[in-house]
Amino acid sequence: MGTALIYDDEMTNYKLLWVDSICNIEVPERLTVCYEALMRTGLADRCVSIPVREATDADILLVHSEEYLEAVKKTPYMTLAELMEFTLQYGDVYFHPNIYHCAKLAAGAALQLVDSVMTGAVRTGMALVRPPGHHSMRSAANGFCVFNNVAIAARYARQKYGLERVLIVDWDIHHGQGVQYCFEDDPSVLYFSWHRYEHQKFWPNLRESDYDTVGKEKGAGFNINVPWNRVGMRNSDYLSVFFHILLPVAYEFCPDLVLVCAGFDSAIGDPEGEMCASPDIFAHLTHLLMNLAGGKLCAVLEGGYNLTSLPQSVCQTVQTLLGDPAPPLGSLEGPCRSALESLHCVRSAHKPYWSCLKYAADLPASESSSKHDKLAEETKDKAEKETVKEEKVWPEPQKRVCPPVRAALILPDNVTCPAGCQRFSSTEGLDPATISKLREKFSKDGENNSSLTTLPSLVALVDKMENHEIYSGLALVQDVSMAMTCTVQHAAALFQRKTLLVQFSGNISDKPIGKYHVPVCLKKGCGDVSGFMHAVLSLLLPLGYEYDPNLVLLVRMPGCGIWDSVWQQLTGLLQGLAQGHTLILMQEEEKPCFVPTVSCLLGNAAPSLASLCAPLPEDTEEVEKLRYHLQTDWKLLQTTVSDLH
Ligand SMILES: CC(O)(O)NCCCCN
Ligand SMILES: [Zn+2]
Repeated sequence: MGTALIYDDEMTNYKLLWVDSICNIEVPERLTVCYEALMRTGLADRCVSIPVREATDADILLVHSEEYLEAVKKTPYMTLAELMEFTLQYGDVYFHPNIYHCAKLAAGAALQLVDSVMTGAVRTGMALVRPPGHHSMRSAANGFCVFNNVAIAARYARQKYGLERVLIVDWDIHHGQGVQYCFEDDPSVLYFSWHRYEHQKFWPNLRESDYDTVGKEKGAGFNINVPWNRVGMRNSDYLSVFFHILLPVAYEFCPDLVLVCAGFDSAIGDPEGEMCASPDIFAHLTHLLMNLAGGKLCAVLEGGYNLTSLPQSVCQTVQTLLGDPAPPLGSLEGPCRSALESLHCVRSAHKPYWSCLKYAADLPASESSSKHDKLAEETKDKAEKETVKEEKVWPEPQKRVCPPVRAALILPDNVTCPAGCQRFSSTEGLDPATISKLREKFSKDGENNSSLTTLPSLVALVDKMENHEIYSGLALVQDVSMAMTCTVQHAAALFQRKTLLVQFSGNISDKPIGKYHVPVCLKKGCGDVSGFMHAVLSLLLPLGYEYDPNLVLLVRMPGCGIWDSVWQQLTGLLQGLAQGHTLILMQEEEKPCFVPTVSCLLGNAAPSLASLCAPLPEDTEEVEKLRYHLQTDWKLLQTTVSDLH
C-alpha cells in the first residue's frame, strides 16, 4: 500500500504583517522549501497525492470551545490594528486575514490523512501544513498554532473509526502542551513528547512540561514528558529515548493508530531547538514506529525553522514511509549525561504505570525537589546571559537508493517463489575455486548432501547484497547451522564487514557473555512475546544500532518456538540496520512461516502484536543483568546516571 502526501499551497498564503522577533521565523517558505524538495527528489511523485479539505466546525469543536471558534471566525474581517489587538490576548502567535482559512485546511489535511490511512487507501502518510497545531488549547491560540491539528485528528479517529487506543509521538523540540491538556485524563490517547526544557527556562516555561507530569486520574501514565535540560542533543540521545522509553511503552500500549506531531525544529541548525541531531535521524525515528498499529502512521508537520535542515528532515521521513532503506547513522556514542538524567527520571516516574518499566531504577537522589529548584535558579542565571548562537554545519544526507531486487530467495525447487521476490540460485560471478573450496570445507564424511549445493548461492547472495544489487534475502536450507557458519565466515572475510548475527534456538548457549557474544536466555524461550520484545527493544536494537553492521543475519534454528508475529516484528525492526541488508536462514521444515517473513522483507508492516503483558520477572532480570554487564562496552544500553563510569 502507498504513502499519502497532503499539501496545498493555499496554506502558504498568510504571513506576519508586523514586527515580532518571536514569530518572524514562522514563514510561508517553510512549506514551499519542503514541497519543492519532495518534488526535486522525486519523492512527491512516488506518493499518493490526497487533497486537503477544510475542517468543519464540528471537527474543530472536537477540541476547541465555541467561543474560541467564533472569535477566530471574525479575524478575516479585521483591520490590521484589530488583528494586532486580537493577537495580544494569546502567546507567541500572530493572526492574519487568511490564517483562519489556512488553519481549517491544516486541520482538514490531518483529517484527510487519517481517513486515507483508516480506509486503507494508503498505509502511511504525511501532511505538510501550516499553521502548526500542538500548542493551541481549547480556547487559546499559542506558539504559532491556531487549531490543534493532531489533537483534532486523534479525537476524530477515535470517534469515526471507534479506535480504542491512539499513540501521539511529538518529536517537535517544543512541548505540545495543547495536546497534553487535551488528553491528560484520557487513557485511550498516549501522548509522548520530548522538548527543550532547561529546567523550565525554555519556552513555554511550564512546570507541567517536566517528567513528573504523567497524566491525571484514569490518564495517569498516558502522558510522557521527556525534558531536554541541555541543548546540543544528538542522534544517540534521541535513539536512547526511543529504545528505553517510547518503544517499550508503545508496544505495551499497542495502539490502533500512530499520529506524529512531526516538528523538525529538533534537527541540527534549527534556531529554536539548538540541537545537533542530523536530518537522517528522522528516517530511523519513523522506521522504528512503522511496525506499530499494523503500520498505520500519520505524520503531521508542526515546527521546523531552518530552511535547510527542515526540508532534508521531511525528505528523510517521507522516504522511509515509502519503504526505502534507512541510511547508516555512523558512529553513535551513547547518551550524554543530561540525556541520561532525563531518561532515568522519566523511566522512574512511569515505573508504576508500565510493566516494561517495572524494574527501572528509582529516581536518582539528586532529583530531590530542593536540588530541582536550585538547579532551576542556576540555569535561569546562565540562560539570561544571552548565549551567542553559533552557526551549525552538517553534511547533506546520503542518497538512499533502493536496490533493484527487494528480496532474493534461495528455495528448494518444489517451493514457489512469492510475488515480489526473485528466486536466487545463480552462482555466476563465483569462481569455481570458491565453489570447490566450500565443498571440501563443509562436506561431512564425504556425502554430497544437498545442503552443500546452497552454500555457493548463499555466498553469491551475500556478495550481491554487499554491492547493493540486492536489498534483503532469505534461504530455506536443509542444514541451517552449516549455512550459518558458511555465511558468517564469508561475510567476515569481505572487506570491513560487520555482521550482526541473531540466532534463535531452543537450547541454551554455553559460551560466556562477551562484548561480541550476547546469549539471552528467556525462561519460556522465544515463546514469551513480552519477554522477547523486551529483549529486542532494550537490548538487541540499541546493541545493533551502536554496532552499525553492514549485514544482519537472522538464523531461525529448528524448534526455536518463536511466534510468527514476533518474528515479523523483529524482521521489520532490524531492517533499520545495515541499510536493510537482512539475510534470513531457515530450515526447510519451517516453510509455513516463510511467506509472512518475506512479506516483511518486502517492506510490508508486521501485524500488530496484542497488548504486551508484563514480561516474566526472570526474563526482565535476565535482560537487566545483560544490559548492566554490557553497558560499559555498549553505551546505548545505559538507562541511568549511575551507569556512567
Ligand atoms: C510549532 C512549534 O512548536 O514549533 N511552535 C514553536 C513556538 C515557539 C514560540 N516561542
Ligand atoms: Zn516546535
